[in-house]
Amino acid sequence: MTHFPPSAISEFDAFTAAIGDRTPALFLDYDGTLAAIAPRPDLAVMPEEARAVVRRLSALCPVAFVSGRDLDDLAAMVALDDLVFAGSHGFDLRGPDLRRQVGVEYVPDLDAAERSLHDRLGGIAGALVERKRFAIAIHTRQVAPPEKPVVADTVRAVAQEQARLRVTGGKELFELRPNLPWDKGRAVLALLETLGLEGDGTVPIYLGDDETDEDAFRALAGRGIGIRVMDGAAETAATWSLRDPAEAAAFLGRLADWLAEG
Ligand SMILES: O=P(O)(O)OC[C@H]1O[C@H](O[C@H]2O[C@H](CO)[C@@H](O)[C@H](O)[C@H]2O)[C@H](O)[C@@H](O)[C@@H]1O
Repeated sequence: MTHFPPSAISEFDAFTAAIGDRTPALFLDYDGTLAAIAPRPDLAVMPEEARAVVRRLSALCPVAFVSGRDLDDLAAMVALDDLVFAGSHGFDLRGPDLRRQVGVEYVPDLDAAERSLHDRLGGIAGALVERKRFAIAIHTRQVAPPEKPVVADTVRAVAQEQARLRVTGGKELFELRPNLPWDKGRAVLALLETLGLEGDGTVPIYLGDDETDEDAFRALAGRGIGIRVMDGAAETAATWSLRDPAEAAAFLGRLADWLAEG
């Protein structure tokens, strides 16, 4: 059932009461959460104010980015040193003392799917195939509405050819990724363990806007806090909301102030 959880910024006192005396460990999605959705992936730039507040927060608590983007692309877009980054929906993890990749044996399947997608979608104006190390995004945002079902059918056909991959969705895109029990939620749980953040003194807080972020909200249910960036009611396992990336940056600023005050 759809609903609109309470606002983490309008009800900031109630939000911080939920944190209590624990230290947050922040997990941040990129597209649609800190960078506004744009016509093409390369145009979705995080505002400098958001970068500054994340930099400030990283001196106050652990901060990681968890994104569907390729790891190197994500790190370049965020452009902040010494953070933990999880690219390809959590299949590709890197941090100051951390390197882990899940699904390396699926790279040939993704390579074959990528070739097939380029061959089949080359004639469809606006269809964009974005290869990440452990996933492929097929974007439909720039495709004319009558052609979008053709892209959907093509993705399904390629997924049938490459039976070790599965299709997931998102905002105006399909994704092909290894058919493994791994997602952003499992990646966040793995990071909590690897980074020694599983104790009662830490509360994981995850900000995200899309269906792949729901895996993380579900994984943290009962042990952490999920905040969905959303502009209308939706089905979500998050218990708090923010309206858009601008409000998400403003919220992070207030959180930094609150943490700095001790
Ligand atoms: O997990 P995220 O950081 O939210 O990444 C999810 C996907 O985001 C990107 O696509 C989305 O943003 C684009 C730029 O605003 C937009 O044009 C597209 O329609 C959105 O779906 C990114 O390109 C994908 O690789 C990510 O998986």
